[in-house]
Amino acid sequence: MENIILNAAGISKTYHAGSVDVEALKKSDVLFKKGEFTAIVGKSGSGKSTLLRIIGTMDRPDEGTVEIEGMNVFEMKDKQLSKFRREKIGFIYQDYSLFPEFTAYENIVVPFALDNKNAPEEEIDGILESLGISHCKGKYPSQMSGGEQQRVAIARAIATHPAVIFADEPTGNLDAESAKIVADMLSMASKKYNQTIIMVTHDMQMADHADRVLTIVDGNVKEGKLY
Ligand SMILES: Nc1ncnc2c1ncn2[C@@H]1O[C@H](COP(=O)(O)OP(=O)(O)OP(=O)(O)O)[C@@H](O)[C@H]1O
Repeated sequence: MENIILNAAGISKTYHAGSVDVEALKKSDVLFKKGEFTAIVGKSGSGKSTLLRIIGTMDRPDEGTVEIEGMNVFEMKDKQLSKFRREKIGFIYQDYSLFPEFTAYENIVVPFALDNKNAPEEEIDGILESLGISHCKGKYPSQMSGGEQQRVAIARAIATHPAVIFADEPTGNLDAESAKIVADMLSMASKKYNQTIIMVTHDMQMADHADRVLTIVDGNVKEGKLY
């Protein structure tokens, strides 16, 4: 289908914890469009992280398929999938996951170095500017606020032009003011760089920044803000 960047079809996942089976995802179908900012909400334990890990290629479903840019990701060999992940997918985590011994700029260019590519410094300067963190370029994570560190993590995710950025509770550790800035920046990135952003959050105010909201109810993915 035109403009569809990610197509998850019939995905299920059951965890086996001792003698108990937990059906975390139940034959779910979900499509994501290019350039769209989607928030995934739902009660604790409803299956949000399970869905994000599967569509983010980090975990395999028991059943079903995930296609990103038309490629069936779980048919790929591990090495091919790692390369695909580096080229097509960006991740933003709750704890920022920056390297403490690297400056903001060095953190942003790590993915380029891993692929033996030259980093486009001018373009990265532009990204830092649009995220309002030019002043952080030479700073170490310990010299930045949580909100600044998370914006560096966003810059790192944007800089390689991945097809999709997955964000798991990106504002979970931030105060309300910083959380709003980060949400605005994610929204800006989806518009300015036409990036597809898929964010899990338990914060309904964060979800209001997205173009679209999905709610997970007991392992079923539903369209809209239902909780
Ligand atoms: N590795 C695991 N082993 C066993 N059960 C698990 C595992 N991971 C998740 N679960 C269970 O699967 C269900 C869905 O978990 P998941 O982490 O996807 O929910 P969530 O909506 O992200 O929750 P939260 O908002 O609390 O992070 C829960 O009942 C959880 O206890």
